[in-house]
Amino acid sequence: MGKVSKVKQTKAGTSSGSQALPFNTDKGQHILKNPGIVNAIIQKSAIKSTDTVLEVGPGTGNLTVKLLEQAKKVIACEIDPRMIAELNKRVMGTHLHNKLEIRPGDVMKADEWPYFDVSVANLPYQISSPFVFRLLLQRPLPRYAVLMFQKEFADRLTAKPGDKEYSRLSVNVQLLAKVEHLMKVKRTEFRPPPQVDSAVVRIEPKNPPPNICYPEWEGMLRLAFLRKNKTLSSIFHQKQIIELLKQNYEAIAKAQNKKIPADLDMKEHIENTLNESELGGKRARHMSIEDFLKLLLAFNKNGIHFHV
Ligand SMILES: C[S@@+](CC[C@H](N)C(=O)[O-])C[C@H]1O[C@@H](n2cnc3c(N)ncnc32)[C@H](O)[C@@H]1O
Repeated sequence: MGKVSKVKQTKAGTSSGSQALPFNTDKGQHILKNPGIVNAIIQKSAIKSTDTVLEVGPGTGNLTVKLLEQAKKVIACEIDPRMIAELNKRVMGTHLHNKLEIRPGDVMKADEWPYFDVSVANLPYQISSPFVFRLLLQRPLPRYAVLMFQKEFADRLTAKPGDKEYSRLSVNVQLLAKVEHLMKVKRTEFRPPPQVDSAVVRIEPKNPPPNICYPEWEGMLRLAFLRKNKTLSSIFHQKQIIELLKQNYEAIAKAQNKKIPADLDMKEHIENTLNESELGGKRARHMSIEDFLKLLLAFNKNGIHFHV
C-alpha cells in the first residue's frame, strides 16, 4: 500500500480501543479504520468455508477477525511482535482462535509459503511488487488474491494498452493473471492516514500458466519498454541492442553446436524478423499481451534470444 507518511510513529488506539499502540509507518502500519471498507473487502473476497486464507500484515486484526468468520483457516504473517500480541489478545478465548495460525516475521524472507487457497491483505506498500510476483510463482496456484495497494501501483497493475500507466509491470502481471480493479479507498480511511490513496485489486492467476520461457520474455520486455513510446523498429535499430542480440545469437549457436552463417547481418536479421511479425511499427505502450507473445515467437523462431 502507498502508506508513505512523514510521521514515522503515530500513537493511535487499536480498533477495539483497548489501548494506545504506536503505529510504525516505516513498516506500512496504516490500519483500516472504517468497518464498511473491511466488510466490502470481505464481501468481494467471496471466501468459502473450506478455504485457507493467507493474510499478510494482520496488524491489530480488523480484517483478520472477519476473515476468520468466513474461512476454514487464516494464516496471518506479521513482522511486528507488538501487532502479533495485539491480534492474539483479540482472538484469545473466542471461537476463532483455533482457526488462526500466526507466522511471525517478514513474509518475503520466508523460504517457503504455506499452502493457501486465497490471499486477502491490506499489504504494506513496500512489498507490493515482490509479493505479487511471488504469489504468481506459488504452487499450487491460489485461486485468487484480493489485495489493497497504493492507488498508483494498482493503476499500473490494471492498465490496458494505450493507458498512461501501461508498463512492464502491467504486461508481466497480466501475462500470468486476470487483474481487476475492485474499489478505490481514500487515505482518510486509514489510521494514521498515508499521503496517498489506495485501491483494492483482484488478481486471478491463469491456471495453467502460459507455457513460455520467462527469462526470454522478461529480457524482451525490458528492451521493448526501454522507450515505451518509440516503435520497436527504432528500439531494435540501436547499436548496443544489435550487439547484445548478436552475442546472444552466437553464444546459443555455439552451445547448440550450430554453425553461424558467415554472412550474418544481425541488423538485417532483426529487421526482417520485425517485418515478418508485422509489429515493427508498433510501440510497447500500445501492444497487447498477444502482440508481445507473437513478437517473442517470431524472434525465437529466427534464433534471436534475450537470455543465455
Ligand atoms: C497496512 S497494515 C495492515 C493492517 C491491517 N491488516 C489492517 O488492514 O488494518 C500492514 C501490516 O503489515 C505488517 N508488515 C509490514 N511489512 C511486513 C512484512 N514484510 N511481512 C509481514 N508483515 C509485514 C505491518 O506490521 C502491518 O501490521
